[in-house]
Amino acid sequence: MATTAISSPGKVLLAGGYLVLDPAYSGVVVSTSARFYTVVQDLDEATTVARAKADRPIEIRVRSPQFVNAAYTYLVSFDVDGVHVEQVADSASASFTKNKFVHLALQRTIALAIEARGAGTLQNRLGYGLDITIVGDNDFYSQRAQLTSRNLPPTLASLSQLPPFNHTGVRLPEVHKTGLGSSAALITSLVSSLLVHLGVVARDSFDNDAEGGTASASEGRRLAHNLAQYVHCLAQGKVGSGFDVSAAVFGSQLYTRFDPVVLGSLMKDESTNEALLPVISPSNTAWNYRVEPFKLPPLTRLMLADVDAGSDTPSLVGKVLKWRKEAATAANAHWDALDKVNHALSETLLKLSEMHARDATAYAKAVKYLSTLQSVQHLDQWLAINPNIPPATQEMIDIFAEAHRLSEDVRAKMREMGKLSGVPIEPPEQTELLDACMSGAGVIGGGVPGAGGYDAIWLLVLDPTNCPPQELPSSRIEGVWASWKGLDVSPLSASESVAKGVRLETVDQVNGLRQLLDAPW
Ligand SMILES: Nc1ncnc2c1ncn2[C@@H]1O[C@H](COP(=O)(O)OP(=O)(O)OP(=O)(O)O)[C@@H](O)[C@H]1O
Ligand SMILES: C[C@@](O)(CCOP(=O)(O)O)CC(=O)O
Repeated sequence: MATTAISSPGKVLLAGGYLVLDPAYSGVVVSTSARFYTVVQDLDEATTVARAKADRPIEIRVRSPQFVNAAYTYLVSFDVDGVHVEQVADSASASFTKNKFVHLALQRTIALAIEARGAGTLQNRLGYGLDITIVGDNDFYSQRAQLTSRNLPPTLASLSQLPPFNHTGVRLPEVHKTGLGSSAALITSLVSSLLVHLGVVARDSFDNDAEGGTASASEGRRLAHNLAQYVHCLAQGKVGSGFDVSAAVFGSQLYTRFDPVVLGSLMKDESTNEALLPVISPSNTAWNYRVEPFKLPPLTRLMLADVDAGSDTPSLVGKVLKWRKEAATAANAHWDALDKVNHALSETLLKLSEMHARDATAYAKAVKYLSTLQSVQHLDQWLAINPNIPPATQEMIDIFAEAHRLSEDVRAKMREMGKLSGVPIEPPEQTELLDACMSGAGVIGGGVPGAGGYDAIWLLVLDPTNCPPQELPSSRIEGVWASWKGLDVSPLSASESVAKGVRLETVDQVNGLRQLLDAPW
């Protein structure tokens, strides 16, 4: 009974919101330690024998055990037109709920697998069916209600007390998402696990960590990317920038979008019979997205908080793009200026990693020193030459100061864009919160991720070694969030993903996963 478990990370767009929709610009994307997991299992022998005896069709059962009423059953049939994946009522209930994302992922991946391996081989591989379990780390869904019901304050310590893959207590459409890109991570893990399980890509396709961007990525990883982008676009009914799927596949990166033309013919009709492989194949040069390596510097920690006010991202995007069209000259000048700062920020952060590689001791000293400054708000304090600081450490302090300045410049330009377009990209309530976080020791940068609004904030804080926990900059930030009155701020436990992008998992090494798999359907 073969099992395939695959995970893929969520995302945070630190810089490049809106701009990344245009291939002339790029986005700085960090993938998160919060991941989606898909486990595909062959049926056990007893079920296979029973289904064979009853001459049952191929049946794929999918469940999302964190939700009420989230089990879906599909029948798979083959004819001259290709493959049909049709949802049927679950045996336990007369009715069924639909999940377009899951349905299209199954349908399109099996269709592509037939093209790659032939209908006969695939039919054999599917046998009488598959069982699929999908779960997302707690950070993808707001845990406020769970914490309240346990009488726990919204802190990182409280979050660590919740069971892994905690039941949300609601149906999928009612869940409060946190903006980490649940649908992109879900589609990527589901599509990738099926590609591996059905033998379309090798199990070791996701071994190399794709740190060098697309150039060093395996063909299997690139195929999974193209297919996940296609399915995600189809399910969302539009071709977005795709940075979320790209982060789920390749990990943290500087992302430049692909031309939507590549998906043109396939986007017209959800149940198209058109051959997928010629379009989806990594050898199709129309896939012109660019993934350049990016990672956060050592001894820093990404902190994320969900802000319970919420914004309607599509309407923010609509208004900003309308402004860009109407005030093209001013808007384009603003986008160029913002893009320059976004690039400078990512380069400066990468330079810190280089500095660490060159001299880890001096780097650690710089981090320690900066963490002890009472306030890093004033650049002069960051830059003040202290005769006791060796020049190598001072040089690194200067680069941290530059990252701080650039991050503040990104914020200023995002606020300006908001003002010009009449959109609350960094609304005053968020400015107040971010300023309070930035004004204390050890914060390199911060802002509103992605499209901005009232949804969330990110901060990059120093994380020195050998420091008492209560003196860590992250502890101070937690204090600011816990006592904040203007907005309801709830921390997420995710930081940057150590592994790059989509990866193969061993079920027993993922805390809490075995228990969910062993639970009855
Ligand atoms: N655990 C899950 N199991 C099955 N499907 C899921 C799961 N989580 C999310 N989905 C699918 O993803 C859809 C949500 O996609 P949508 O594009 O609205 O969110 P999103 O933009 O990715 O949200 P966010 O970035 O806040 O996580 C759901 O309607 C559902 O079809
Ligand atoms: C505004 C936009 O550039 C970013 C939206 O990001 P987020 O979902 O708010 O993280 C849209 C997109 O890139 O799809």
